Amino acid sequence: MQSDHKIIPVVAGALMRPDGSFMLGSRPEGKPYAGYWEFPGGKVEPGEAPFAALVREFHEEMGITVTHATPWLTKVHHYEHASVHLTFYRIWAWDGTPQPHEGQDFAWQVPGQYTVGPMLPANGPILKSLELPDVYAISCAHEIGVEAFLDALEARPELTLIQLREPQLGRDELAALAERVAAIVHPRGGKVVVNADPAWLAGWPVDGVHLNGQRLAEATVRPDFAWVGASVHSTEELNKAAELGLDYVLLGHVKATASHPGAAPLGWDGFECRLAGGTPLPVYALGGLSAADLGDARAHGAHGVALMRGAWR
Ligand SMILES: Nc1nc2c([nH]c(=O)n2[C@H]2C[C@H](O)[C@@H](COP(=O)(O)OP(=O)(O)OP(=O)(O)O)O2)c(=O)[nH]1
Repeated sequence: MQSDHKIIPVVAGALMRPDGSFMLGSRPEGKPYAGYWEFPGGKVEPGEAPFAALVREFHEEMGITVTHATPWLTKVHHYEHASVHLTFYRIWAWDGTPQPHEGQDFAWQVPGQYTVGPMLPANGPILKSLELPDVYAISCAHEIGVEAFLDALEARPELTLIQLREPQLGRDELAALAERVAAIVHPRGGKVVVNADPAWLAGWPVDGVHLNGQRLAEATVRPDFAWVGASVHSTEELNKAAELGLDYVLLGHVKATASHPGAAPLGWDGFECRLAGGTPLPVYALGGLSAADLGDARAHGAHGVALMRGAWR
C-alpha cells in the first residue's frame, strides 16, 4: 500500500440498460492493467467537477453524450502505480451509440454472470453491488399474518431481495418461515436475508443476515454469509458498516412512517447529507417510501428503495 502517494480523483460510470445489464470496457494497451476490464471513465482534470469529468470521458472514449446519471459509490484504492479516489455513477440515459475511440473492447454484462475478465482489482465490491435490485422488501407477517404475507410474496415476482424481519417469532418459527420464503424467492433467482442473531441461521436455506442497529454496534467482524447488510441512521454507523466490509445498508427514515411515529424524518436532504463524503457500499433509502420514490432516491445517492408496508400494498 502506498498511502504516501497523492490520491488521484477518478470518475467511472456503469451504462445501465433497462434489463439490468451494464457495460464494461477493456483497458487499452499502454495503460497500467492493460486488458483488464473496468467501468469506462478516467482521471478528473484539475478544477473539473466529477460529473463534468464523467460527461467528458464518455464523450472522448466512446462518443456518447450522458443525459441522465446518478451518483452511486466511492472508493479509495491503492495500486502500485497510483492511489485513486474513485467516484462511480450509474448512467441511465445517453445520446449516441458507444464506439471504441481508444482501441478498447466493450461488453454488455449481466450482474454476477460475467463473460469477460480479469476485472480491475478495486472493482470487486462495486460489481457485487450491481447484483442488488432496485427494490428491497422487508417482510410484514407481523402485521398481516404469515399466510397473507406469503400470498403477497407469491403475487409479487418482481421482489427479489427479501429481508425476513419478524421479531415476534422464536427461532423455530422463524426457521420454518425462512424455509417457506426461500422456496418462493429462490426459484425466481432472488435472495433472502434474515434480521436475527447470525448464530441462529446455521443450516437455514438463506443467503445472508441483516444486522439491526444494536448488532451492528456490537459486531467486530463481518458475519460469515454471502450477503450481509445493516440498518443505519448516521454517517458514523454507515462508516462502521463499510469498515466491516458489509454489502449494503438501509438508511432512514426518509419520510414519516408508522413504524417510527413521532421520530423526525430525515427528508431527502438529510438523507443525502449522511452520504456527503461518498459511500463505498450501496445504500437503500428507507422509511415511508414506495417504488415510486426510486427516482428521488437515486438522485440523492441511494442504490434503491427499501420498502416495508410499501412493498405489499
Ligand atoms: N476508468 C476506470 N478506472 C478505474 C476503475 N477502477 C479502478 O480502480 N480504476 C483506476 C485504474 C487507474 O489507476 C485509474 C484510472 O486512470 P486511467 O489511466 O484509466 O485514466 P485516464 O483514462 O484519464 O488516463 P490517461 O488519459 O491519464 O492516460 O483508476 C474503473 O472501473 N474505471
